[in-house]
Amino acid sequence: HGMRIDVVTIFPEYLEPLNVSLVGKARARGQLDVHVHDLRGWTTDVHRTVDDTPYGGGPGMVMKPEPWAAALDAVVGQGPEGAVPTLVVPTPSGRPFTQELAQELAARPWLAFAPARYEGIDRRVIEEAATRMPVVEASIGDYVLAGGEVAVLVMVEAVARLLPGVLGNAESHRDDSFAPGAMADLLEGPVYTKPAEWRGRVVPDVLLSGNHGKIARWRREQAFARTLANRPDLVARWERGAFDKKDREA
Ligand SMILES: Nc1ncccc1[N+](=O)[O-]
Repeated sequence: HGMRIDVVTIFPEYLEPLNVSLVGKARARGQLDVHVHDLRGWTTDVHRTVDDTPYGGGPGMVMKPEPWAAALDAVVGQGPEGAVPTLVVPTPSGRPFTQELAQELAARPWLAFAPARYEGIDRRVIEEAATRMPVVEASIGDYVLAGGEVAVLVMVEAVARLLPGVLGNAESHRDDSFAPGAMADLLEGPVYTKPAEWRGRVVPDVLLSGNHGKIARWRREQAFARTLANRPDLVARWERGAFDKKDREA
């Protein structure tokens, strides 16, 4: 069947949302095989300790290497003989998690997520894992969360919707913002549905015109305007000419 996903965490309940909606349905259909593991299952002391003070001093706590190494060994051992997962480590100090990275990860058969709490995981865990499997350290944004579990939910959803058959044919990621292709680097413009008039506000005529060329052009204009307003950094990648060129190609 489809992709296998493992998540090792001290808050398994944080991953409950993987049982519902898009990801839940993909699991029910066998397109995704998700296993959530409690890191504390690999502790050996009575207090089930997973963290300790940082060498060199400083605030917060660092997650100890032994439980993580034992957990990752167990996860790898549960997979097919000789196969290893791609270890995905959500961290604010990772590379940006983008639609492109989501596409990359969606092409892999097996992902293992290692969300960390506190100030992160002892560096030696990542270094040792990298000798046995691909490791991707990725950030979902420039803000600090209490832990990586929320980032795992974001990444799993972004990846799962790219898997074949997961999105019904009613939905499509062809025109996604940030997806490579005609709409790459453009934000989605405004969308409308029935009724045609609502609280005195009408739907733009062009959308009711049935003229698909005009509609496509209007949508790109709107997307460009919105991108200009909200994400001038993305527009930097567009010269006006490129915009018109793509339009001519359309
Ligand atoms: N931003 C983050 N803060 C804490 C943990 C993980 C994070 N991230 O972006 O993956």
